[in-house]
Amino acid sequence: MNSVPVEAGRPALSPRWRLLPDRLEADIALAGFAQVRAFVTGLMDLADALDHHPEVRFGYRQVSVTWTTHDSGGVTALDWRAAAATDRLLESVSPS
Ligand SMILES: C[C@H](O)[C@H](O)[C@H]1CNC2=NC(N)=NC(=O)C2=N1
Repeated sequence: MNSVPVEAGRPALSPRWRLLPDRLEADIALAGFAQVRAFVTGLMDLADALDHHPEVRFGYRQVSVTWTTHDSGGVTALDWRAAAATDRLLESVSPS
């Protein structure tokens, strides 16, 4: 997996993130559906707080998250900020 390099002005992201030309994405395994529910619910709260919305796909024990800025057609600072906040949310739902 090509983990995302830390560059000036960008928050450090966990190695789970992949930087593609137009989006940041991560595939996350969780212990069970209770954790999936808590994580996805938290992502919704985060989206409301940032007025910035992820694309989320989830199943019984996994969640895929994509951050991109539709208004810009690519990755912006808001996506980096949202991905860093997603890492913090995940730590609260499923501490490593
Ligand atoms: C008006 C509102 O602020 C915009 O439509 C926001 C809403 N949420 C958004 N979410 C994402 N991912 N990209 C956007 O460009 C975006 N724009």
